[in-house]
Order: sequence, then structure tokens, then C-alpha cells
Amino acid sequence: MALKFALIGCGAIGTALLELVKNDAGLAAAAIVVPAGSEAAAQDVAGRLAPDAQVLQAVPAESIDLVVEAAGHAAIEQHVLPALKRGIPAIVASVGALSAPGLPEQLEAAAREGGTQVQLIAGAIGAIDALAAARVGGLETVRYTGRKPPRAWKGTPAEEGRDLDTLAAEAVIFEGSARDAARLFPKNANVAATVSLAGLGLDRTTVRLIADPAVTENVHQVEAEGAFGRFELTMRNQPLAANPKTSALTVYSAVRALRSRVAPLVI
Ligand SMILES: NC(=O)C1=CN([C@@H]2O[C@H](COP(=O)(O)OP(=O)(O)OC[C@H]3O[C@@H](n4cnc5c(N)ncnc54)[C@H](OP(=O)(O)O)[C@@H]3O)[C@@H](O)[C@H]2O)C=CC1
Ligand SMILES: O=C([O-])CC(=O)C(=O)O
Repeated sequence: MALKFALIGCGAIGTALLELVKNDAGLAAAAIVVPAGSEAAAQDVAGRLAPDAQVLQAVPAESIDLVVEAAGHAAIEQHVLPALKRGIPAIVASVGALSAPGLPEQLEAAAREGGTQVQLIAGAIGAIDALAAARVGGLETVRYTGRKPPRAWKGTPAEEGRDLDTLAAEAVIFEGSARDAARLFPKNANVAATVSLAGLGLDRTTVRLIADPAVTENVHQVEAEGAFGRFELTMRNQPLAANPKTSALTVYSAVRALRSRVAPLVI
């Protein structure tokens, strides 16, 4: 029997995910959860890519084996916590939501109450396995730099005091902790939160965010040092056409997590 999942959010990630898994025999999109007012657009996507999915404003009470969040920070409290309490496991893309004090503990408590588990995906970044393993031996420093084209920073505090349309040279738009980066740039700094949760934590991971007219990709760099040795990672991710803030790799990471739930062998 196919694993029935509820997709929360039907934007750039959600739509691309449905396209990729539409022919997976082991997976069935049973519900698409979107805010009031967005049902018609989601119904259109469901018609093309997930004809058996119901479009709803909340995760249905029955017949859901897994929740996949690709919506935004608010969806964690609104949909993921209640699902976990009911015993439904969850895959989460909006990792930056865990920068809100108390939310990681709430997620753990909800998963414990439901006897289930919440998985934070690596999303647009790599080497999360190496970083989390390195933490076991002890980490000394972890630095993350996120560099994106100016248009990817539209609608964020990066617009304060500068015109992103006419930016001639790279501009550092944020320097500080991963916690502050994730809070101030909820759609652009989920990776900062992921790197910090795997490594040195939200308050000890240093973050720089850069708007750079010279790049076309979303460039993510991690430098980590500790008892294991050191690594430097650079990812040059293609942004999604439907949302320049989001890398295509985030979709592939969510699809990988979803497929891993039903695959007989997982890597
Ligand atoms: N871990 C990682 O590496 C990354 C994580 N992300 C996370 O994924 C999220 C989604 O990205 P993306 O698909 O590109 O964004 P989009 O803006 O393209 O799509 C978001 C979708 O979620 C819906 N939505 C918003 N709030 C809620 C809610 N409370 N409940 C249900 N649905 C909701 C939106 O509906 P409406 O149109 O009505 O607002 C829209 O359908 C980002 O906000 C970010 O938090 C993104 C990139 C990388
Ligand atoms: O998709 C990306 O390149 C990263 C991103 O938006 C985020 O960290 O929130």
C-alpha cells in the first residue's frame, strides 16, 4: 500500500515535489494544505499532479501516514505540532522556524506525545551528516555564508537603505548569529538554522548574508573546525524559476526524504 502523505504548502517547493513524485508507486499525495484563499490555485496544481489529493486548510484527521511541510515558519506551529501530537511523523523544510525560543522543545514534546518523529531536512545545503558527526567529537568554529543575487533578497530587511535593483557591488546585508539570521530572513536563512542545529547551535554559529549582483546561483559556504579536523564546503545551487529565494536542491532534498520512507535500502 502506498504511503499517504499530506503536503503543507503548494508553492515553488510543493509544486515541484508533486511533479517529481507523481509516478512513485509507493507514495500517494492524499492532501494539500494551504491557507484560506489559496485553495483554487492549489486545486489547479492537484488537478495536474495529484488528482486524488484533497485540498484543505488543515491536515485531515484520518488516513495520513506522513506530513511534509514546505510552507513557511508559521506552518510549524499551525500544522506540524498538531500532527505530531496525533502520532503523524513529519518532514520539515522550514528549519529556520526552530530559531524561535521554545519551538525545538515544543516539537520534541509533540513528537514524544505522539510516539513519532520529526525530520528536519538538509534542504539547500550539503554535509549536514559530516557536521552532525563532527559535533560528536567536539566543534570549535562553524561559519556559514549565504550569497544570493539581489532579487532573491526582495521583501527582506536587505532592502532597508539600498536599492537591490541597482546594486553595483556585493553588499553584506547581515552579520551575526544563526538565530537572528533565521528570524530576520525566514525565507532565506533556513540553511543558517540547519547548519547551526547540526553543529554549534543557533547562538554560536556565525552567519554572513550577502546580496551579490555578480552571482546567478544561490551560493552556500560552510567552514567548520573541530576535533575531527576541518572542512570547507561551497554549494552553487540553481534557484527555482518559481521562487528565486529557493534552491532546486531543497526540492530534491524533500523528495529524497519522502522516498526514503518507503525505500527498502536508504543512503
Ligand atoms: N531548508 C531549506 O534549505 C529551505 C527551506 N525553505 C522553506 O520552505 C518554505 C517554502 O518555500 P517555497 O515553496 O519556495 O515558498 P513559496 O512562497 O513558493 O510557497 C509557500 C507555499 O506555502 C503556503 N503557505 C504559507 N503559509 C502557510 C501555512 N501557514 N499553512 C499552509 N500553507 C502555507 C503558501 O500559500 P500562500 O500562497 O497562500 O501564501 C504557498 O502555497 C520557505 O518559506 C522556507 O521556510 C525554502 C528554501 C530552502
Ligand atoms: O534555497 C536556498 O538556497 C536557501 C534558502 O532559501 C534558505 O536558506 O532559506
